[in-house]
Amino acid sequence: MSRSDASMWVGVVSLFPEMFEALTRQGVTGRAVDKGQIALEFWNPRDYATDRHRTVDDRPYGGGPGMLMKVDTLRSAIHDARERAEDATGQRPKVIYLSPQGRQLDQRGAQELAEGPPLVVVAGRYEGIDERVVEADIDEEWSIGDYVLSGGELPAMVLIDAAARLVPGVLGHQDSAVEDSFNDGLLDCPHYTRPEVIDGRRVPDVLLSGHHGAIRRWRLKQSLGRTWLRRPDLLEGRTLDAEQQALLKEFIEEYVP
Ligand SMILES: NC(=O)c1ccc(N[C@@H]2CC[C@@H](O)C2)nc1
Repeated sequence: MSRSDASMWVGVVSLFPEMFEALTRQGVTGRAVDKGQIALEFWNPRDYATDRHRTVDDRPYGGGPGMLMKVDTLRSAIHDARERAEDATGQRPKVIYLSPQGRQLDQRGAQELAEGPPLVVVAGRYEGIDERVVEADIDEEWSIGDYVLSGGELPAMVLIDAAARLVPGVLGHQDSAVEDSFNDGLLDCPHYTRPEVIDGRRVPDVLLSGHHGAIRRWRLKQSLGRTWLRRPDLLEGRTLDAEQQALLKEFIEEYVP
């Protein structure tokens, strides 16, 4: 098959590729796939099963509950995805496995993944995969948070979405990626749209004023204030410039719990 011109190429190894239609057929990522900005290709370990029952799981040494992904079918799928990544992009891919034992995904991590090499993302099922496959075939383990899920597909979609939206040209309005929370390390400001009044609650006057400078400052003040209130940890070790310090001071002085 041909070389890919996509800005971001992702191979997915999963027993449930149809789950990823949430990414490929909807919204910003769906449009980016349609436009060829993002390439998503799938390898299903079940397609490599040679027995009558198309077995893809196997029993754990040492006993215990549950099963693991069968090694040979999984490794064949990863191998083919890796090979295709190199053919499609001319680059060696980064092979990622999703598990609670991985590096926690955050906006900085998403930016790194978006700027990095093509990805092969491995979504596990059952109790996971053989440790020797992690050692031999996985480059990086990533986690979307400290909780256990029944499969790696949802975390894989979270990781792909978080990275894909940072690929230049994917978001319609590139600025909206910048103004997002966590892009400048702050929480997002409040947003408002029609009608002007909801249950007696009005839109802040500054947003109706048309004064773009005042609006920018109001939004920055709200982001700083919200971060101070809800996630003070994000402000630790962060140097605020003079304007940000002044705006946060104003917010704190005006704040009535
Ligand atoms: N927090 C997470 O990112 C995360 C990732 C995967 C996961 N579950 C899969 C199922 C079997 C094994 O592959 C791991 N749960 C949570």
